Amino acid sequence: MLLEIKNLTVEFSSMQDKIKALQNVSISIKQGEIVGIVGESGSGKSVTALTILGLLEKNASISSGSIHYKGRNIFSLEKKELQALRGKEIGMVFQEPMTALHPTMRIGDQLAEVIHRHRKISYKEAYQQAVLSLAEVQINEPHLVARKFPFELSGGMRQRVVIALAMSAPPDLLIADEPTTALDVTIQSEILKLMQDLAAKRGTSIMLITHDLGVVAQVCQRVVVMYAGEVVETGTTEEVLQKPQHPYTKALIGALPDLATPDQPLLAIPGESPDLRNRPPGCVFASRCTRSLPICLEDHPTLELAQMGSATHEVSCWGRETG
Ligand SMILES: Nc1ncnc2c1ncn2[C@@H]1O[C@H](COP(=O)(O)OP(=O)(O)OP(=O)(O)O)[C@@H](O)[C@H]1O
Ligand code: NI
Repeated sequence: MLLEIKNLTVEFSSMQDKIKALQNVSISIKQGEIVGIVGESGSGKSVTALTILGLLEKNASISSGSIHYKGRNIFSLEKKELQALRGKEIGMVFQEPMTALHPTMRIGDQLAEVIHRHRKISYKEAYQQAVLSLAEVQINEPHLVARKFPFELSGGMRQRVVIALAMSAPPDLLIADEPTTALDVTIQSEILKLMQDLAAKRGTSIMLITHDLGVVAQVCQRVVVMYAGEVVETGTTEEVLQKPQHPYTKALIGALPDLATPDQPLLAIPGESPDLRNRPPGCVFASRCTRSLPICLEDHPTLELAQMGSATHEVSCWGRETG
């Protein structure tokens, strides 16, 4: 296993209270696999990513769980080791490409600097590699683009540059948090395809965070559905999208008019997510579930194998179908 998150619980404290943003989250990613993390706003997707990267804010505490990357416990790494991991072995792409780019440095120099740092080659060679890597992310006239500043590029072009940067080491794992959310639909689809192709070529795994099941359907082999800081269902994309078991997953799919078209925002599911300061004793989704049973309000369900003997499909629901 490349990445193994086990029973991760993360809390944030403020002056008055504590928010439990993640509760017992377990997610694993194999070498070369593209795994989608999907869920509505506030479900804990970004907190999961930031925990892996060691980038949580100061008011966060990891109350339980472990994260192993290539068998090494990330929480026991020195700050320097974690920094080395980040950017080199684990690449990152976020929603807003400008945050990853130096605003007053030419594109080619930004890329060359990173390549020069990661590989033992001269700056001149690194610059040549930088131009090649721009071509690899399908940027036309890479020599010319290398001489531009980020503000001279469109959003889609900038995100391509960020992907080139993130892939330059090249990493074994790419964590992409809503990488295409800010882009328009056609560009979105091209960029997803690009990430998928690059990952296949290099054997890179991707953790793709999205609120969009259409994106999951387009590129992910496996999917993890999160709700209120918990994993409520996981399995292969096919299993989860074709035979969803959790009422939340079903609602998400029901809220999507056409899975074949990406960029469909999730329609609202009636009700509100639970108060993370005061998590309910039962199922986190019970208050919004149309099929809740008395036990759902009292006891917390755990992830269990879903129906039909598949060893990969798990769901956390008292009403799950077994068999
Ligand atoms: N530094 C922080 N202090 C307090 N609460 C935080 C902090 N960071 C995140 N949270 C809370 O943790 C919960 C999970 O947030 P997270 O950003 O992971 O959601 P998300 O699934 O990425 O949502 P989105 O789709 O909006 O990006 C939210 O309730 C959020 O308000
Ligand atoms: Ni987020």
